[in-house]
Amino acid sequence: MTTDTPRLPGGSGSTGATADPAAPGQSAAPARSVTVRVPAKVNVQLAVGGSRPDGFHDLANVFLAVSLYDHVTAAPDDVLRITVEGPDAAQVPLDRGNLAARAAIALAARHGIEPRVHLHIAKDIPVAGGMAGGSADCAGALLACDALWGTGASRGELLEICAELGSDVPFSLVGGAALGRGRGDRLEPLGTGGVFHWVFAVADGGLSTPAVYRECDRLRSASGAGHTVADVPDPQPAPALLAALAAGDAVALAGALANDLQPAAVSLRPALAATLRAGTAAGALAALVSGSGPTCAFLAADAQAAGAIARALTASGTCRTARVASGPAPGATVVPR
Ligand SMILES: C[C@](O)(CO)[C@H](O)COP(=O)(O)OP(=O)(O)OC[C@H]1O[C@@H](n2ccc(N)nc2=O)[C@H](O)[C@@H]1O
Ligand SMILES: Nc1ncnc2c1ncn2[C@@H]1O[C@H](COP(=O)(O)OP(=O)(O)OP(=O)(O)O)[C@@H](O)[C@H]1O
Repeated sequence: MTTDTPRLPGGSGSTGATADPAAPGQSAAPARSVTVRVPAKVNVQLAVGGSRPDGFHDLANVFLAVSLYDHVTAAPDDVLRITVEGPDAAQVPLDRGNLAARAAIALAARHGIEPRVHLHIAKDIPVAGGMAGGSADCAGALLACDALWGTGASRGELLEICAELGSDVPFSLVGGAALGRGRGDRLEPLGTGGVFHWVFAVADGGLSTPAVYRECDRLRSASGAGHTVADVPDPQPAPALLAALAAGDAVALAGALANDLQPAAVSLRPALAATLRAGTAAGALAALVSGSGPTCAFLAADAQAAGAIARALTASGTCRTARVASGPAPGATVVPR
């Protein structure tokens, strides 16, 4: 499905950029487009600290990019507008709330130009699924607009804009595997010694990331442990997990997977417990909720095992669909024309 919007400045679905002729950096641009491919992520470890006064949580967030991709195409237009295609297109905002639009606006503002661009998102990453789909589109749009407009932003500038727009966005730009500190936006690249095979069980309907963090705080307080920075130990990456990634050892990684948000996601969506059991019964080395959920991630021994687990999950009726993917996958990349 393609969801399109009127091309009226300020109208529904338009971000309202006007059609001034020849703004600096945009004059007489030939009609061309730039497409960027951006991966989804799974958090192989998500250690969550106490809630900070600003409402965020410090993390030890071990990201792995996986081979489910959105494609963001930027093309010259009179106004900023967004179109989306894909099975979940109806759930994606088409106004300034779209993270891809926000990326275009942020880059244009820094360079003193008008964000006159048509961003088309071919969406394959589940929406509100805990796989950073909106963040992927944000990083993709940033890279595509930078190439289209010739703004020539440095990697550092792009990463700075990404961090302003969302905690997961810098990782969507860089991909591979990385440890995210702070909100998850301060990245240290991690080495991986091989390819890991995954199955992702996509749920019907999403979960709100802030609601899942709030539920994590509520569960911690209800257990009597408290939930503020003073109550919760500093989150740290597990040495065994980093070693398993570096060695490319799927069995060792399976033993070290951990997500502090999983109890909160399952509390808000109890049906996820059955999904996790179904994938484990089908032979997954390990199962966990991906980030804030509700997508469930299953680590498989190899590509063949992943195919069998996906078929069993689909047949189990405990998810909407099951997708096979592998990681690490590259970050946001301009697709050659
Ligand atoms: C769950 C994860 O996907 C794991 O990678 C991320 O932590 C969420 O990253 P994101 O969707 O990019 O989140 P943001 O857009 O930065 O923040 C959305 C909301 O999530 C909560 N949030 C997010 C990141 C963080 N370290 N602590 C938080 O408490 C806050 O309520 C925040 O207002
Ligand atoms: N380009 C976009 N694609 C999808 N959702 C978007 C986009 N821009 C804004 N959103 C909004 O962001 C919300 C979260 O969507 P997203 O797919 O990023 O969730 P998520 O994968 O759970 O995020 P994360 O894993 O980073 O916490 C959606 O419900 C939607 O309202």
